[in-house]
Amino acid sequence: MSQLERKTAGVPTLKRLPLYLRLLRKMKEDGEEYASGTVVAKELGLDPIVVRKDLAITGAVGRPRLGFPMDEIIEAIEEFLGWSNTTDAILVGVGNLGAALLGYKGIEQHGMRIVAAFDSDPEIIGTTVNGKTVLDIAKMPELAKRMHVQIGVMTVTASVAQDVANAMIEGGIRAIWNFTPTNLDVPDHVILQREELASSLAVLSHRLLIEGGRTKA
Ligand SMILES: NC(=O)c1ccc[n+]([C@@H]2O[C@H](COP(=O)([O-])OP(=O)(O)OC[C@H]3O[C@@H](n4cnc5c(N)ncnc54)[C@H](O)[C@@H]3O)[C@@H](O)[C@H]2O)c1
Repeated sequence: MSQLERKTAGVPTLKRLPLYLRLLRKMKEDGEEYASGTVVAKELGLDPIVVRKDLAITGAVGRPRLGFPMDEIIEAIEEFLGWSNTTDAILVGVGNLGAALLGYKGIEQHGMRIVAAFDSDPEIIGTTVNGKTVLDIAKMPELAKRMHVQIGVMTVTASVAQDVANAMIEGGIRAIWNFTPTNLDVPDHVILQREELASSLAVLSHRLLIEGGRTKA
């Protein structure tokens, strides 16, 4: 699918698509050949109309009474999310969170491969963390440029995040997955995605307060 033909979707849809993908891959493993929006909706406790709209945006075409052929719908979602080819990423800041992300095997399944990890701490540089040798941050811009890496995962101490972002951009990084609480200032061509556990926790705590934890999402 070319960039021109590719449809875009709202953030709530984009966030639901990986949930569908996980379920559909599991159904395929269990030997299912077709998946219907109704079944997906029921399994995930979602509104069938929402699921049908989400799946339609991927361009997959369902068969009357059968639903979507499993391989076609899985491929359509992967293609839509840009997960059909893995994109190389670097990770900067191999502390608690960085090390955990390096050890998370699911990342590759979600279209991203961490090809190198960097830190500034001499005690960490040169060590192997979850199978990756940690490199000196000073080498990052040049290495990122040489390897044509597009994504930078930012798990450094908050106070250095802007400096590290500048170095990533110098290295040609076009998208930063920012786990730090720092508001980064980047040029327009750089895509920023902030990850914040506190935001999800806020939703959880507030719902618990209002709903008493009795109702389901
Ligand atoms: N998004 C979330 O929900 C979430 C959750 C936990 C932590 N965090 C944030 O993630 C970041 C990392 O947290 P942590 O608990 O892993 O901290 P940590 O102190 O264990 O790790 C930070 C790492 O960054 C390295 N570092 C510092 N300056 C650097 C530089 N200039 N270049 C390269 N590496 C450098 C440090 O040596 C250290 O290894 C923090 O900013 C924290 O606030 C976010």
